[in-house]
Amino acid sequence: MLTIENLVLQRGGKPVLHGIDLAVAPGTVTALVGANGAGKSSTVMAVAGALPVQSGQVLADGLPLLRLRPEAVRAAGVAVVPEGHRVLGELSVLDNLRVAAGGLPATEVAGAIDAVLQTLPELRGKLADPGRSLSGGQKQMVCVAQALLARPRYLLIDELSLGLSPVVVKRLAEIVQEVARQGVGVLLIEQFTTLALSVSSQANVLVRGRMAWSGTSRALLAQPDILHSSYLAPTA
Ligand SMILES: Nc1ncnc2c1ncn2[C@@H]1O[C@H](COP(=O)(O)OP(=O)(O)OP(=O)(O)O)[C@@H](O)[C@H]1O
Repeated sequence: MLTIENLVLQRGGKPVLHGIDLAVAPGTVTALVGANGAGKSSTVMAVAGALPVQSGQVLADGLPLLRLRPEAVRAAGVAVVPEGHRVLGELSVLDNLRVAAGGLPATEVAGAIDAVLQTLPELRGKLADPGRSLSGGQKQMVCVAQALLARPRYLLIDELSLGLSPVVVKRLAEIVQEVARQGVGVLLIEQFTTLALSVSSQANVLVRGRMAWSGTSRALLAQPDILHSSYLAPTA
């Protein structure tokens, strides 16, 4: 399990997370939903080693992650797809993937890229294209591929669907579910709650830095008042 326990975080001297708990099981998709500014991205950045925390614990299969550098968190099996689907625009898609595979032994790079392309086959025809020529959805696929090249046991995706068309989002949702079927524990951070709850089995609602609700996604879908009271319409 990836577990977050009583995580307290300040940014710019202001409290952002007030002691949150969260668990992600291997082979499942867990949703973290919440309104703008609730603290979703801050949670991801804290787990990834990109933000210092005040107190709490993050464990990946029992291994403490807090205060590790981002590279060490990645080496410990936790990869992140950051918000904004950014790729290196001047590099080809293949070179974007090679950069992400930099931590692997040279003899394993080609095989690792090929394995990832089996999950994201639409990138095969784009390998020679420069990153800047891709659509937003294709860039997001490259970002997912880059994270998978670390062969993570846990994958944190910050805003999978932001700014992307419904057709692309549907395909990305299938990819996320396929990644979970392969055994990876996925934490899906979304403002688009309908998507998050349709692909996840567990859900967590963050409201102004506090975990307001945790349970099954099915139970949350059956209680739209919880989302409304968290300033989230279920169809938003
Ligand atoms: N660089 C920063 N310095 C100081 N405070 C910040 C910084 N970035 C975000 N915050 C604050 O931290 C709080 C949580 O922001 P965060 O980005 O984690 O929320 P979020 O739920 O991911 O929202 P969004 O979906 O809008 O990104 C907000 O009050 C925000 O103003």
